Amino acid sequence: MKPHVVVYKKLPEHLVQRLQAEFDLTLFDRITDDNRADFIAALATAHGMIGASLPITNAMLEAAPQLKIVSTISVGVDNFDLDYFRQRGLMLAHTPGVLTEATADTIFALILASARRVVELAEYVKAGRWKGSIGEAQFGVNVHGKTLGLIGMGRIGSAVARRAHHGFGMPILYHNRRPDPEAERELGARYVSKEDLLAQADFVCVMLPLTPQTERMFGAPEFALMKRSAIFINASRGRIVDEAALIAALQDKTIHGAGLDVFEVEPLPLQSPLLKLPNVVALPHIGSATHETRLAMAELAVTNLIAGLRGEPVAHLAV
Ligand SMILES: NC(=O)C1=CN([C@@H]2O[C@H](COP(=O)(O)OP(=O)(O)OC[C@H]3O[C@@H](n4cnc5c(N)ncnc54)[C@H](O)[C@@H]3O)[C@@H](O)[C@H]2O)C=CC1
Ligand SMILES: O=C(O)C(=O)CO
Repeated sequence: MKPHVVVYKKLPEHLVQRLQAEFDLTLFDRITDDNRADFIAALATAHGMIGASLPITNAMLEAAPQLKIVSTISVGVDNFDLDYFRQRGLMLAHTPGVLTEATADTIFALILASARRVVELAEYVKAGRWKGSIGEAQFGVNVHGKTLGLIGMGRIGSAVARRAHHGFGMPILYHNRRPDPEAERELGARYVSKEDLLAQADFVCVMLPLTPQTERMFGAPEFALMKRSAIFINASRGRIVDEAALIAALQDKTIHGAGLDVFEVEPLPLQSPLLKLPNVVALPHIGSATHETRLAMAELAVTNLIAGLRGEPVAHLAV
């Protein structure tokens, strides 16, 4: 009998075929209230799971007594209780690296769009409000030469730093769990305390994983430390920020603006005040969302899953 794999996100056809060559599959394009019970029922005989964008609760995993590996099509692993995986001896595979550059591109798009008011002013043109030469009311602020403060100098943080240094001549301050000698040598990045970074950076960019240590790491005291001209960029996870405090800081001009790809609740609820603020650029969690990168992530996740179920070494294990 082939091992049974539950797929909980739509995969390209060639990857479904690759999996079908070795496993019996139960396929779901996505899990909704309508098919949740079928998904849980399928887990009863599952040896592997592959998918993304769904919090996988311990109760779901309890429903899968034969499970060996979950392969998530993401680098972030905050949809899982890592301690539970460790205790049960389950493998959790993820997709670091292949999405680094695409996500860094998105972060730079957020930096440029918020500083130069790209979204707001493109809407102004489309609304037929461009009736004469523009004036101060439409000016933005420079990006080149401004100080970038990176909280989290891992794979994606470093890729953002490279763009900032080589492309935009930006001095770089960073805060991380540990110093990064390569970024210091090659990009002139300077390690500082979180407080010094917040006080000195023109762009504060968060590129951390969501963990118990980073949850709500940015709240009213942190926004109060930032320059009034600072722009806050978050493309890591929404829950790293106290969103109500961010909204207050943007409304009362404690900070100048924000570029956000992630939110406490996704999709961002229609009643969110963030949608009404002109000094906010809000994207629908598109960090890695290019055709090429999403394909590379899905391919890597399939490779991880196959290795895990064959009993071979898995290249990218979070647990
Ligand atoms: N918006 C999007 O679509 C995407 C979001 N992400 C998010 O970005 C996160 C980071 O991804 P990578 O750069 O690949 O991860 P990484 O593990 O290479 O980098 C994270 C960095 O944060 C540092 N860090 C962790 N906890 C810290 C703490 N408490 N204080 C200071 N520094 C701390 C680590 O030392 C590491 O250098 C992912 O976990 C994911 O949540 C990733 C890809 C796409
Ligand atoms: O990989 C992740 O963690 C994402 O957020 C989406 O690419």
